[in-house]
Amino acid sequence: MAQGTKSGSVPSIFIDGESGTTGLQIVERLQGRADIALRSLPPELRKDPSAKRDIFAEADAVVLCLPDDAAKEATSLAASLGSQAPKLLDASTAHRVDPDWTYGFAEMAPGQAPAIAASPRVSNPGCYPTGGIALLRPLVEAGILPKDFPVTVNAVSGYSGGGKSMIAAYEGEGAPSFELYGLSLEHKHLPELQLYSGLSRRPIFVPSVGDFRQGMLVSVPLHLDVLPGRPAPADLQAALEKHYAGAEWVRVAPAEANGKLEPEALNNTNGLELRVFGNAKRQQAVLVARLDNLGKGASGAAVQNLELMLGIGAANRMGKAA
Ligand SMILES: NC(=O)C1=CN([C@@H]2O[C@H](COP(=O)(O)OP(=O)(O)OC[C@H]3O[C@@H](n4cnc5c(N)ncnc54)[C@H](OP(=O)(O)O)[C@@H]3O)[C@@H](O)[C@H]2O)C=CC1
Ligand SMILES: CC(=O)N[C@@H](CCC(=O)OP(=O)(O)O)C(=O)O
Repeated sequence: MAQGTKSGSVPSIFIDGESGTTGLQIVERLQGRADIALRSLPPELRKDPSAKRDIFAEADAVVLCLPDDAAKEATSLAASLGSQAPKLLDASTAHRVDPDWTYGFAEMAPGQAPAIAASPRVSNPGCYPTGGIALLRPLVEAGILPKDFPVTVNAVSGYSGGGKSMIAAYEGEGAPSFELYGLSLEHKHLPELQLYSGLSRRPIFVPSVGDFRQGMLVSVPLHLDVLPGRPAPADLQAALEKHYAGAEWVRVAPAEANGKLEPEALNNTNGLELRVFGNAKRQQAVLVARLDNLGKGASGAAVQNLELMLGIGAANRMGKAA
């Protein structure tokens, strides 16, 4: 049963930025559902403040799929509606470490799904932090990884991660087939990656983009012999398995025997797979997360959060298997 709606028997949702990469994917995932009413603005009015104000006032929830500045403006617009303000789910980077917002990673900690369900303002995690936090936080919480450990996170994304402009560049002429970036070590995902992983020392983050549309791998190399108690790869695997036991969309999988992993296997799903590739003899391990940057890294997580916020669909599962 849906929570109280402003009008109608099912909650209404408006996606601000519905024609962008993330917005379109959320529309696709929600279209045809009988337990929500999806609202839309005519294309010529999608940036019109007055039209937006009217549709915000009618909606039970608004998903912001906008650049950061536009997401902040939309948040002010919602706030100006007072008691008629819709619940907000922000897919941008604008509010992810803002204490007034709830971080929308339901499986991150036992209380997170209920916190999302109760919150009027939820920020959808970045695609890379989804993988990095999923790997690191359980190990920090288990005391395997000290908070101040010098962590490095490497990652590769499909080019849809850069939105409409990067898609146009990669599907046009002259784009590189692979590129490291973020080498100024100031990538916009670092604050949320550090905060929600529970690290006191800023990690080094080296993202890259390849000539494939969507899909992502996030990896963390670790020297096990300098960790307290010198854990074996199996200890890391056990800590991850314990944390995600029963989770519906997060799976701790066995490492591939051939020592290889490709990034596209979870495309168009809300799945997140975690693996520990280890060499006990060398006392080394590489943790790897695989996800769809547009799925669990964006639109899949957005739908999961909306269900929690509106009390619909799989909401009662609270991030765990039914
Ligand atoms: N792509 C990805 O993998 C992920 C993206 N995100 C985040 O989601 C947000 C959207 O990204 P993405 O979908 O990739 O970006 P896109 O560039 O593909 O889409 C952004 C959309 O927002 C529209 N827009 C811009 N300003 C306004 C406004 N004031 N009012 C209404 N619409 C507006 C744009 O229209 P126009 O082009 O006409 O300006 C465009 O359609 C960003 O904050 C991004 O960081 C989050 C997770 C993953
Ligand atoms: C390949 C690529 O350019 N990726 C984007 C991140 C995509 C994403 O998830 O960004 P937000 O969720 O924070 O908007 C980047 O590195 O800026």
